[in-house]
Amino acid sequence: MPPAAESESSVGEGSSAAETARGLLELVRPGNVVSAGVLTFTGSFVAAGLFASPSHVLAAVLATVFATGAGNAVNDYFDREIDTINRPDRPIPRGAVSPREAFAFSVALFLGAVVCAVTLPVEALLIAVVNLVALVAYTEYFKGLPAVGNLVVGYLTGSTFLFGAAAVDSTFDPNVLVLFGLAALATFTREVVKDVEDLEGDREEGLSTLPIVVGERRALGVGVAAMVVAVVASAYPYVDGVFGVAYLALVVPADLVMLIACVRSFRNPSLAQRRLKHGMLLATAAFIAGRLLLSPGPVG
Ligand SMILES: CC(C)=CCC/C(C)=C/CC/C(C)=C/CC/C(C)=C/COC[C@H](O)COP(=O)(O)O
Ligand SMILES: CC(C)=CCC/C(C)=C/CC/C(C)=C/CC/C(C)=C/COP(=O)(O)OP(=O)(O)O
Ligand SMILES: [Mg+2]
Repeated sequence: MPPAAESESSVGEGSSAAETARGLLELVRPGNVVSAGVLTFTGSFVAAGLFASPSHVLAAVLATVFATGAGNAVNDYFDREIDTINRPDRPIPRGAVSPREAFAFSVALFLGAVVCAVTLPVEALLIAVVNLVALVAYTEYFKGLPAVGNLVVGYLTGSTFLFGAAAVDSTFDPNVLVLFGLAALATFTREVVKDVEDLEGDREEGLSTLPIVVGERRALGVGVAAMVVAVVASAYPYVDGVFGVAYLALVVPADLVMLIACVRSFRNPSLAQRRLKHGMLLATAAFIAGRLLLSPGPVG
């Protein structure tokens, strides 16, 4: 949906070039972009080791980087009204980037993702097509539905592992499927906590997010249940004899950080969702360490 009236879309165009550039960089959420690229690389690495199809791995990582940046930018474009309540400091509501600039930037990034994805094996291309459609549709069609938006973001985040594995023709590697599940469940939980954090703006906008429909405590209870499943499942790569003690040494603290954050989310969802992200990043390091220092036993 192209930008609306001239007056709205020109808001932010009075910013200096430096403010706009800083705003555009902030719009893509560079931390998420880098992390998502690392997840895709990790999927390739876990599935086929360090030197399998370098050009395909690079194209998959770049497609993920472009797609994640595009998804964040178009999300802020569609959320520009809600974010005047929930996130007034974000680039569009604070006027650093105009809605028109944000929309055009997201289109350019989506095109970059497509250019990279079309060079990949067909299964990876299929994942990219599904993800790009989901990213565009998320805010308009999924975000306002109870738990559906959270599941979509969980799938998208977990799918990076599948995407990386598909780039090296190993989409359904059992260990990659486990990482997909862990990332999807943990991200689902964090999205529920973020919905509790965003309750005021989401209610103003008439969204039916999970906490609005079932109440904050029940919604957080659903999030905790999903995280408990993920934490228990995170033992699988070690118990299965694929990842060694290096994995355990990092994933156990990561699990603890995330479980403690879940408990804290009932009192302080803002702090909890940030702590959940820290735990998830530590878990990503656990996956990489686990693959680097494989268990001396049989590789599953
Ligand atoms: C139990 C266990 C071991 C779980 C592991 C979970 C795991 C490795 C998750 C990966 C999380 C991660 C590093 C994601 C990359 C960044 C990304 C694309 C996140 C998607 O975030 C969407 C979110 O709504 C953006 O909000 P914000 O982070 O506040 O900007
Ligand atoms: C592998 C390929 C080709 C794509 C994957 C792309 C990835 C990793 C997507 C991860 C999830 C993501 C970046 C979603 C973008 C939309 C978004 C920011 C959802 C959450 O937005 P809101 O629910 O509005 O919450 P906030 O804006 O407050 O964060
Ligand atoms: Mg948003």
